[in-house]
Amino acid sequence: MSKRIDAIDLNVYYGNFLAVEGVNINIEPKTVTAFIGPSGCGKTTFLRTINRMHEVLPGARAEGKLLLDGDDIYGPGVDPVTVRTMVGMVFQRPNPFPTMSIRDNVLAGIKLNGKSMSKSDADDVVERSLKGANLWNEVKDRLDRPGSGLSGGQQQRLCIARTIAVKPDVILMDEPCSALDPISTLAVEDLINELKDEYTVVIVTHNMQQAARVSDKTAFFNIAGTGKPGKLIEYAPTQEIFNNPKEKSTEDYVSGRFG
Ligand SMILES: Nc1ncnc2c1ncn2[C@@H]1O[C@H](COP(=O)(O)OP(=O)(O)OP(=O)(O)O)[C@@H](O)[C@H]1O
Repeated sequence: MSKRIDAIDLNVYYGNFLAVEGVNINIEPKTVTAFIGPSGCGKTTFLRTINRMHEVLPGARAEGKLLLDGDDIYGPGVDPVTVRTMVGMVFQRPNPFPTMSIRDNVLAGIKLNGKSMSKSDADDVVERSLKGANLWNEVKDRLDRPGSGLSGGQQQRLCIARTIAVKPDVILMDEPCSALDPISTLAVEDLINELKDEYTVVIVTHNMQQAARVSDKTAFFNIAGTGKPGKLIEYAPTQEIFNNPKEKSTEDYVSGRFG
């Protein structure tokens, strides 16, 4: 089930350093949102607060509210591990477990969550997840071979299958195509378009064409200078951000005048 994301006055710190300040954003379910902006403006930092992944770094913390369908993921008693099953993450470099079979890679997240299931249920999950990641036809005859034997693009789709397998509500992607060749990139972009039928998708990308191709809405983040916090400057339908932005800095960035 796809969920709505609302950030309210969200600040993110690394120790005493305020990296991202005052983010307010409302992301609708079943949409793809792209985060764009110059290096260091806090795109990845903010993305990681949506599933509390920043907390794995000592000293990193968030203030404010982050609601998933109205429930604060920073509320008292909320377990970050539970949050991460609702909000999956796909990273820049495909990171399948190299010696594990394709099948076991898909099931890895479920097993980590301590769930046991029958062989036929596991087979169903593997097939559903690989089909959902547009990878089934390419791997169905070699499910017991290691994940590392796949191409980079296939490995990234395997990681997406692993994310889908736990039935998240939201999928976060941090530059998921930056390590891929153009053909694999197109395959992952096609997949992102399909994923929004079931999930809320948020993607960090440096590639403006990619943001324009895959996203419904785009959030432009910016930074006033080194040591200053990153801020969300403008969030609007992608067409508007690229063709008719309200803020001068958005226009300068999307037209390639800085960054
Ligand atoms: N682990 C960390 N410890 C301390 N500061 C960090 C850490 N990670 C990021 N930062 C700082 O937080 C700020 C935001 O970084 P972040 O990586 O979120 O930006 P970004 O917009 O994703 O950049 P890029 O486009 O280069 O990936 C930067 O000033 C960065 O140096």
